[in-house]
Amino acid sequence: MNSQPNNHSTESKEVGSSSSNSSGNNNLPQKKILSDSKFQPMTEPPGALNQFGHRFPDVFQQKGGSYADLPAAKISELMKSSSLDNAPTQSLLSVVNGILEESVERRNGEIPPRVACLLRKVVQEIERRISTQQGHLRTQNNLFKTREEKYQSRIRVLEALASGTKEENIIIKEEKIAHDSKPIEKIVIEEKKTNDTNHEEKTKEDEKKKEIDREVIRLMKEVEDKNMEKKEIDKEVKRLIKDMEGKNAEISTFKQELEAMKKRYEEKNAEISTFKQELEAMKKRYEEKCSKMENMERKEIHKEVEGKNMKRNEIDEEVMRLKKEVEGKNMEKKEIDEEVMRLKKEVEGKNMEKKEIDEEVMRLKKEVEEKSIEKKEVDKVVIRLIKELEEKNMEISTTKQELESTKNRYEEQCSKLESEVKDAKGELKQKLQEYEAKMEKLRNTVRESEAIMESKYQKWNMKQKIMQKAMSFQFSSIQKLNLAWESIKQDVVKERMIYSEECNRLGVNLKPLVNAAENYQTVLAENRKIFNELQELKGNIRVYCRVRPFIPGQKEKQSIVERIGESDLVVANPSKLGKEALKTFKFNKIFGPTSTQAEVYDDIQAFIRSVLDGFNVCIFAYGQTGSGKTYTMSGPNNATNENLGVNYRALNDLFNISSSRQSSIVYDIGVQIIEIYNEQVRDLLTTDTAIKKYPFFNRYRRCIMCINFLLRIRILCTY
Ligand SMILES: Nc1ncnc2c1ncn2[C@@H]1O[C@H](COP(=O)(O)OP(=O)(O)OP(=O)(O)O)[C@@H](O)[C@H]1O
Repeated sequence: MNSQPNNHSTESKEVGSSSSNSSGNNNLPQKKILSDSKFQPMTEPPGALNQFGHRFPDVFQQKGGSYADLPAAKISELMKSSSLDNAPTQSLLSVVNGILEESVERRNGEIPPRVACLLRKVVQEIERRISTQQGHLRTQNNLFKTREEKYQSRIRVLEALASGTKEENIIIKEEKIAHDSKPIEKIVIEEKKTNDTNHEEKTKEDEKKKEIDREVIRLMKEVEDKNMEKKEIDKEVKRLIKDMEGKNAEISTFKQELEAMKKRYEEKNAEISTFKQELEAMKKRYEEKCSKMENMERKEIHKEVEGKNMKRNEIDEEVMRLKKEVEGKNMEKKEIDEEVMRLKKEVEGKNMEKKEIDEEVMRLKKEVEEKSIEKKEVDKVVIRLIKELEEKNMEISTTKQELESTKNRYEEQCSKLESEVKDAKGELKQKLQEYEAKMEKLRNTVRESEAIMESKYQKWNMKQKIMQKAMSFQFSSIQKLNLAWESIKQDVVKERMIYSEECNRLGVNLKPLVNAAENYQTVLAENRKIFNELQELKGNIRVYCRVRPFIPGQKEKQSIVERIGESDLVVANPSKLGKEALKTFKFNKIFGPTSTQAEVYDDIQAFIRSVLDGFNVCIFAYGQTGSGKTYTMSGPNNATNENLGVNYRALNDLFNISSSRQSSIVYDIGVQIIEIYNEQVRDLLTTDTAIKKYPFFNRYRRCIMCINFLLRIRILCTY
């Protein structure tokens, strides 16, 4: 305690002497003074290191102790204001000392110009620092003087107070005599100083406390504002939830209406399907009756039935029309079903959106709750801080004597609290910003969802109107259909009555016909038998002669045929004369050059019918080359209906008769075509060349009558 004022007094003196002895005569006292000086840190640079990381004189010392040997660059670098500013005063003094010593000891008082410049600069820097130091000391002295005057005035007051008793005055005088005036001043200054510092510390603490209180009040206000905002947000969320519930209620009512409409529509569909089933059953019954009627092969019945068929066709057409209408209705129903499904999907999508919004609202609620929890925590922290502050205040009030230590701890705690408060403030600000951003986002989403819901609601209204229109149209069409169905039903009932009456009448009329039909087969068999007997009577083997006309382009148009009769032919032999030249040939029938293919076949046609009654028939043409065998049997190339040959006509007749008898007999018609040439049988239908030819006679020179290895092709028509 006592050493400090002594240092102050000596310091001012020594500094004064050092400035007067700036020529550098006494280095050691300067070092001591500067190192002990209280004001040294004010003038000394904070770094005390040059830009090379060394202390200022170390640069010189590393270079072998000669300033004259220093390079110009280094000296210019040292002379820079930054280097000089950064160099400690002690180093500068040592540099000055070193240069002067070097010049005196080594160079006989001579200083190189570069080093002289450096010396000048260093001395100027030292002078500058001393002058600033002097200024500081002057101000300090002034302060001390003012304080001394104050203390002296106080002392005078104290002396006046203390002058009550002589003894005390004597003691004071003695004490005054015993003690130097300076120690008294020192004590007074110390007391005043401690009082001043305590007062300053108190004011500082009060200010800090007030600041903390203000900060706490401000935080409390912010928290209250946040609570208000939170309440408003809660209200907004509740309002949105209510709106959503209202929308949901509307959607559910609309869905119920849709379900009811769908049910009504399904009921109508069920009615239509039952009607359809009844129609189908009636149609089946009608078709069964018709098929029964069709089975009767009587033309008269057919005629009568045709009328019925006409009516039936009309009914069928009506049924088809109704079916089409029903199909149309079904299509419309499907479309409506699809629309309903689509609407359902949309409702599901809306529900999903609603769920998402609900989830968002729940998430935001959770966030709000979290924020409130955080806020509570912050409140707790603030309360804790307030409590700590109060405790600290208590401690400050109780521990005034240990002010220094408490002050340090208090300052540390204050700084900690400040940092915590700052952090909390920053966090609060950040949270507030985040919260505001989220709120803004939520508001935007709510606005968007409201807009979407509004548009969807309008769309739903439009769709509802369309659906109502469609449903009303459907109802009207169903009513029309019902009316049509009723009228058709009445018509069908009437028709059924008429039909049953006619069926009864037909049954009465059919009885003799049924009896006749029962005898039909026996009559038919008898007829066949009589027909074939007639053919036999006509002759089983018949020989016809056909005289072909001259072929166009044939040169000599001379014929040996003298006369062509009904059944005899006179041929003239040109080698003989008179009656011997003429020779008469008899045939079953003779066809002249003008005879047609149809006339030739007319006589053969009866045999073809016998084939289908189970008789074997053989028709073959015989004659010399070019006599017209192929023409008669097959017809010319590219034959028309007029000049078709016997084979084609016979096959056509076979097909006609078989089709007319198909209800009772099914015929299988096939062809085999062979050529017999040079006692060789050739299959003209087969494409297999290996088995193309067969011998006509067996090894016993007997004709092979049954050629069962030939290829047989089943045919259904001739074209
Ligand atoms: N009734 C007819 N009317 C018109 N032309 C006929 C008649 N008969 C045959 N011809 C013609 O006479 C020619 C010879 O007839 P076709 O080929 O039928 O004789 P072919 O007896 O079958 O001869 P081949 O034994 O050589 O086969 C053919 O050009 C044919 O058109």
